[in-house]
Amino acid sequence: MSQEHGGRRRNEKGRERNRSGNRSFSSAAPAARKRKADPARLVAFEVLRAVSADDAYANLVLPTRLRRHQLDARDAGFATELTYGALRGQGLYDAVLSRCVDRPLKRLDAPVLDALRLGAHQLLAMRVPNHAALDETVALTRAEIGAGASGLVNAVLRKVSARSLEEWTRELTESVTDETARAAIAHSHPEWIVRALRQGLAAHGRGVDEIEALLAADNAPPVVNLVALPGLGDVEEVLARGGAAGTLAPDSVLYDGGDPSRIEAVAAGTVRVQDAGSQLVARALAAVPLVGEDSRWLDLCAGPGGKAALLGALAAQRGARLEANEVAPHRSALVENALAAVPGQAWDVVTGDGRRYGREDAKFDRIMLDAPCSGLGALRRRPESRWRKAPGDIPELTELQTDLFDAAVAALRPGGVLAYVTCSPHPAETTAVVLDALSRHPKLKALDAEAALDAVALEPTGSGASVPGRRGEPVPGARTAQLWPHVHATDAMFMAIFTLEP
Ligand SMILES: C[S@@+](CC[C@H](N)C(=O)[O-])C[C@H]1O[C@@H](n2cnc3c(N)ncnc32)[C@H](O)[C@@H]1O
Repeated sequence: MSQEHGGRRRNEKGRERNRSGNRSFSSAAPAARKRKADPARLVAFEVLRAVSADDAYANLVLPTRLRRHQLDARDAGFATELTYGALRGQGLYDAVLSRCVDRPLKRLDAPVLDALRLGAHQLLAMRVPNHAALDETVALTRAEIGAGASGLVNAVLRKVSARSLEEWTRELTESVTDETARAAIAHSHPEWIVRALRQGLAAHGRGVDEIEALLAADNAPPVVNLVALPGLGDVEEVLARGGAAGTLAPDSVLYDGGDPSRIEAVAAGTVRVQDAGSQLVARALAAVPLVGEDSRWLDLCAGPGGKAALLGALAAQRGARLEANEVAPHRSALVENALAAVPGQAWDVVTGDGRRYGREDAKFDRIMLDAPCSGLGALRRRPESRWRKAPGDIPELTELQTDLFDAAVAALRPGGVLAYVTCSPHPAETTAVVLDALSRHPKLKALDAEAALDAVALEPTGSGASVPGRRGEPVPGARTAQLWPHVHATDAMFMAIFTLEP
């Protein structure tokens, strides 16, 4: 089924159909064409402007713009695909545009460059007829930037449209001999991230030849994952709305039926949007067998509260209490909100620096340290983030991760269990932090994180790698776990689990 919309047809995914399949353009001169911007493209343009001018996060700005412009589900789908696709593809599209513009891109006005990126994505990666991509981007430029810029956008996009994405990629990479540089262009990632992900694959027991599949998975729009909070929520409503039962995490659903906040249980907070990898690591920590007391749980870095909500619900079922700590006050407010559906006697939200834990007597039976990290494992869901990060961010993060790790160890009771989790497979943030912590804390003992994940997963994850001991040989029974977008369709979530010997 498709929809007439302002002279165009969009199907239920919001894609415009190219019924003739031709690559023709409007014969009207740019000045004689339409002057009004299509609302879906206007939304995408506004989000790209907020991202490049104000350092905004696309996933936060987009929903507010969709509401402000009152787009229906189909146009919202189109705007979302256009916004996220243009942001993810920015590196590749800029390389294409550089070949079509007569000056360095940085000498273009920023709004013009954003309009060109939107045009390039429509022409090269969306099923939008070329004439519609061109005419609509020119109209958007004229309405939002000015008539002068629209001539340039028209001329440049005509050049872009002369080749397909495959042809452009071939042309841009044929003389590039370095594998990392080639993959970075072809899959629109910064080179340093390609290198870090390749090292991550090797460090976590996978083949480096998987890099292309991993980079491609980073560029695929992720399906929304939902989880029913144990004892509180039910996935039936989501299944009835066309969701598909998740195959990896229990009580999870994959949903592509539009804005999930329209689902009653989601609005009530008993069913929550959460990546399946995040669901599994929270459930895994809660399921590790423990001898003795099991009533005091700590989430050391809880904001915005995804794992805290799941842990809080599990704690409520077991008569335990979760302390959810977060340093940023606005993020601890989000944690409160995430926990709102969980009975109040099962949780507390505390605002403060996690590095202060362990200095007082309070000891915890289970601790989640979901550390602040580079987020290289969540590039699918944060489309602009790959362009914002720099390799220089890593040392500061690993120092903080190390300090938080020490605080977590100090706050763990002997025999308790600690999960160290990152949404990054970067070896500096994962294996290096773990090995360093093991060398500093002689009583800390690594457990089998892969087995802990597989104990709660609906199918074996095959995610483990051994933990080397002091002489480099694998420590029996000690394994880390690493999930991957291209293997598990989750974020690239890392987990190591420890206990403290008396
Ligand atoms: C990876 S996020 C945690 C995600 C969260 N567990 C969830 O599932 O929603 C890391 C969090 O740590 C917080 N953080 C950063 N430095 C911290 C510190 N020194 N103490 C406590 N929290 C900190 C950040 O503000 C951020 O909210």
